[in-house]
Amino acid sequence: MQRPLIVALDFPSLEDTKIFLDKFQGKSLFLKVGMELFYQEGPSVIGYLKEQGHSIFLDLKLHDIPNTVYSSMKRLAGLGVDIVNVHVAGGSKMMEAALEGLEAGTETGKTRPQCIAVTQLTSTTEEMMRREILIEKNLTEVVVQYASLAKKSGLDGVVCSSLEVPIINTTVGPNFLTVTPGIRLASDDRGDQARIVTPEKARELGSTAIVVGRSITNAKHPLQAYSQIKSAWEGVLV
Ligand SMILES: O=C(O)c1cc(=O)[nH]c(=O)n1[C@@H]1O[C@H](COP(=O)(O)O)[C@@H](O)[C@H]1O
Repeated sequence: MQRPLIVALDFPSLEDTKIFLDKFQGKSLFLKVGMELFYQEGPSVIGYLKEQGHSIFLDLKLHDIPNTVYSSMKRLAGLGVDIVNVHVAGGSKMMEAALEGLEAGTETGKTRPQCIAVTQLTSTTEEMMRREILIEKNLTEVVVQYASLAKKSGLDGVVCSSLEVPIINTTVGPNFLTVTPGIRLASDDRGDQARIVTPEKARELGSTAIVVGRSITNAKHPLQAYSQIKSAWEGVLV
């Protein structure tokens, strides 16, 4: 994966998605299809986006018993997406089952989708984690433990905040993807995100990929916002 900028297509329908993508003048993008669009349109939306030449991160964040995750991943592998994800909180057996399902569902001779796991959502704060989900540890410690468990379970990487990337790289070692949402421009509203960084900072901290939604999708000029964020992320002076 070449340190992509992944655009989150958090739209209610394929029609809205097409209106958005029309602004990109046929560029091949790395797109994230999340629950909203997938639940509305079903697997055909993936086929459509692939036909247009885009790479796809299918973000359904599976979190269930190992057997259910195995059979769901077997189905998702057939869609030919590039990345899928689960929650580390499902445990090592569930993550191993996810990989086995992907292997089983991938046609012989083809590469299985990469599988990454959400550590702690970027909307989670340490205070909320302690008070609501009764995890008493420091948030960074939890993220590092979850990343280590994902690595031991054979996964290709994690979803985390860029803020945790340096310590994950030190602890877990190289060749482990860190896909980081919670990206905001200095002028943007934080919204529901808690652990945020700018695209420049994400580069400095060493994220493998950034995921950006509203800073692009809600911008007055989405292509301009995309180009600005991409330059900042790639460290290109404009
Ligand atoms: O797995 C994800 O993609 C994800 C994990 C996480 O911890 N935080 C997070 O924001 N995301 C997704 O990343 C996108 C961020 O969107 P914006 O906050 O609009 O940039 C959304 O589609 C979220 O579902």
